Amino acid sequence: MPFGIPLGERLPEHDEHALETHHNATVANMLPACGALFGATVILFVLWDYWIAPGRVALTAPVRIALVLLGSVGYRQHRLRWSAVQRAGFVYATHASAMIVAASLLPNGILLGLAGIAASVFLVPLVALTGAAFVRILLVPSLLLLVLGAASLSPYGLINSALLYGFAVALAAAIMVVVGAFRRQAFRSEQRLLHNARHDSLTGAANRGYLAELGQRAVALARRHTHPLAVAMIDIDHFKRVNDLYGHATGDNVLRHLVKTCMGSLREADLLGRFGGEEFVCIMPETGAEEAMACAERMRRSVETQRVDSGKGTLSFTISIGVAVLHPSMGDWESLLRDADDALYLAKGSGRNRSILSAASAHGAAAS
Ligand SMILES: Nc1nc2c(ncn2[C@@H]2O[C@H](COP(=O)(O)OP(=O)(O)OP(=O)(O)O)[C@@H](O)[C@H]2O)c(=O)[nH]1
Repeated sequence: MPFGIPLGERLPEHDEHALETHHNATVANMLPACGALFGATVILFVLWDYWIAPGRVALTAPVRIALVLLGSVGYRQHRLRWSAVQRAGFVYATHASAMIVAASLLPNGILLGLAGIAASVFLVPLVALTGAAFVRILLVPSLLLLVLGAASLSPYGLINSALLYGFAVALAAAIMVVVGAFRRQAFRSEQRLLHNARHDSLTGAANRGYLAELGQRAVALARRHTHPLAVAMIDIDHFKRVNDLYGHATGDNVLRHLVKTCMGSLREADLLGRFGGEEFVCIMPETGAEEAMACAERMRRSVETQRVDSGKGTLSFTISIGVAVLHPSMGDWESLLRDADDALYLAKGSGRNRSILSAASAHGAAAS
């Protein structure tokens, strides 16, 4: 198969939406340049009108200018509640309509201008990602061409124009389908690369870099909206012994089990990342000290009940957890982590297999 994504196939809804958002941003960047280019072509078209029929310019120029001015509404980002793709489609439709209406006012204009009208159709696959968008953009110009062609051309001229225009539309549609498959494939590859760059390949948890990015964002959001935020630092107890007794492959399996078990105890908005080695960090937005401790205990108890196959029988393992919550006197993400790490150190020192809330967080919780 020449394409990873078969021709015409859509991505899952969420990815399709993300691709549309990405495509919209690209089209939004492209639009101002297109505005300058399209504006300049109007002058060329008026000169063309003059060359074909000097006496009709007084008629064609106002039509071109009026439709192009109408289309220019599409360049203004906040004027319409439309996406960039919809705005670009509107701009195209008004410019193409201007070409068709002005041509119909010239003797034999539609036949003479048909090459330009048909060529402009190939701009549509740059904008439309879906068949529905393609049809919406081309609907008005195509109907205009048919109606004005019927009014101003001989039956032979009309059939000839309709066939040529239809051929251009069919080719443009085929281009859109092929380009769409490439775009979707590129999007999927980019997503896969991004996921690999952000996640730990062994456990699938966020890696340290991505964890820091998410943590900093969570702290900024919590500060901005004065919402609670909690962090749990999780460390496997005596993990070195697991490696020494059962081998690294079993150790790796334990790490995977830990992530799977913790994920099962967290809410959808919570995030789990690998801080390094057998140490993990869980970010819990909108969570106060009490709730965070309950969640930490839930994770600790589920891990305790896990059994991992080692090849030499099953083994169980435990975790220690240090919990901290964001409070006003705290600096940044790093200091929140330090707080959780201090609590983890206490949990390790006081016998392991337990969750401890940091002293600063406990004071904050008592004061509030
Ligand atoms: N299998 C495996 N082991 C790892 C990985 N990353 C780190 N380790 C091991 O994790 C162990 C961590 O040991 P320590 O830091 O002494 O901690 P511990 O034995 O868990 O002791 P406490 O934390 O004090 O309970 C080391 O033996 C590392 O080699 C990994 O990706 N896979």
